[in-house]
Amino acid sequence: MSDSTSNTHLLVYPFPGSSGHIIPLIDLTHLLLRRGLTVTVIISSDDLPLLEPLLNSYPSSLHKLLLSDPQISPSTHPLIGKVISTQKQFEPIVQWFKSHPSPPVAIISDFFLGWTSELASLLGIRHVVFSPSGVLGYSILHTLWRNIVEINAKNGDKDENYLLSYPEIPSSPTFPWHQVPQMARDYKKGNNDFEDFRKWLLANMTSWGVIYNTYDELEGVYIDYMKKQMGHDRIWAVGPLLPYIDGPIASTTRGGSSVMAPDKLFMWLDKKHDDSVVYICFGSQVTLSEKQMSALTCALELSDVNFILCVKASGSSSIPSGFEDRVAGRGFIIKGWAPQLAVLRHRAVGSFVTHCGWNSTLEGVAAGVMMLTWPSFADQFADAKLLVDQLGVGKRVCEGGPESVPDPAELARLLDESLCADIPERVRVKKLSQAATKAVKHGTSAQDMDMFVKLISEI
Ligand SMILES: O=c1ccn([C@@H]2O[C@H](COP(=O)(O)OP(=O)(O)O[C@H]3O[C@H](CO)[C@@H](O)[C@H](O)[C@H]3O)[C@@H](O)[C@H]2O)c(=O)[nH]1
Repeated sequence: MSDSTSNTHLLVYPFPGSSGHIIPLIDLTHLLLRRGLTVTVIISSDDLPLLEPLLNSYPSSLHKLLLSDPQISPSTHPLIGKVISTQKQFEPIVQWFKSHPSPPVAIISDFFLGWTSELASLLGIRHVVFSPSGVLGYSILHTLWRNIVEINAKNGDKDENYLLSYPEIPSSPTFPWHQVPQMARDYKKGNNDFEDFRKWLLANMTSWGVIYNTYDELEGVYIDYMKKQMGHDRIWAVGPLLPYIDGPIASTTRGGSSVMAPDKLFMWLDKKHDDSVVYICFGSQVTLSEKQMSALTCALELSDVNFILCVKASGSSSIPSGFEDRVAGRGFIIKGWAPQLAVLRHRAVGSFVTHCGWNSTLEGVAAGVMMLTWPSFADQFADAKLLVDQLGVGKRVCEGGPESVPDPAELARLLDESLCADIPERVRVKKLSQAATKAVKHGTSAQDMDMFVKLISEI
């Protein structure tokens, strides 16, 4: 711990109630604490268990600001309602800040909490955006909302196959309208909720700096693009943000307690050969439709692979009856929260059927497993594009909402192929995995983290 950083106090504000947003910001908090900073995390009581391992390990330098959960504002779109309701925390945070003997010098907040830029300016402190999405995903989100009026006018008929291009972004990503985030497709000009959401999202671009959970080898071209967009260099790529192997956050309990005893799962995995198991999981938000689940389980039966299938208990789809018996010995089903990070890091896991949430994308690449992409919404289509078309570390198995159903025979073929030793995707992902380790140990991500801590401590 250096003296220059030990008194620097930061306020960290994750977007509440969403594992994909909270988990990486808690990992970032850990990095800040390890570098000797003092951190207060704004957290809801529901999310508090995710922070507790760190609170126990850093009792004097990590603090929580527990604010009561505001009622979700009724809104045309549920996510917008949730984002808007967080603004009710503005005044309680001001009061907390004013009564603090040694208040924070900066706030790092999730990109959905863009209104905190106004809060920071009122308090006279720096505003730093944290993006839980990749830089490509973030660039698309920003461009989309900046040009939302023109974009909606151009596709006035709401043609589902209209191709929306982003020519200013490197590699000119293009998506059919049905892959454009639902919120943007529902946009209503002049509607207060949509206009507020847009205003605060765009306000992030005027922030003092942005922290991305990514690394140079993965998204260097987009990091450079973002620096040009922001007009300065205070863009830090510090990922992949993952808990330390022997740190306070165990990879078996990260993001939630595993629904089953990890020992049972790891005893099963230990008996399998290297790179001989497909891991299938769709993150914390996506659940497959009945038709999709039926096609997936049919493909698994047709294939020869060993697999771990994680299904969320809250989902509308269910495992067909008799499936578990028919795949006994080569299939392991987890009904609920899986210890994903520990599974991906196991030597027996060779490929990953993923919805391409950004955390899963990074975790899969960092673990060096072949990626089989099945994006459903939001930034997931952009992440799949990055993995398949640009990095060449994955193949598409399906894409789209509940009505998009893969052909079981073709999916079975892709599952079998994904475990072949000599496929080029595996070779490339192993290299990217090594680059990830290097980046966080002593490479670009470690340097960016050091630079951020140095600059923020000089304030
Ligand atoms: O059974 C499970 C399911 C998930 N996870 C973890 O939960 C996180 C899930 O995050 P992510 O893969 O990003 O998926 P979502 O939860 O779907 O994330 C939301 O937030 C992400 C970050 O903005 C976006 O990229 C996604 O599109 C959006 O759906 C990851 O760390 C997983 O390891 C588990 O540990 N066990």
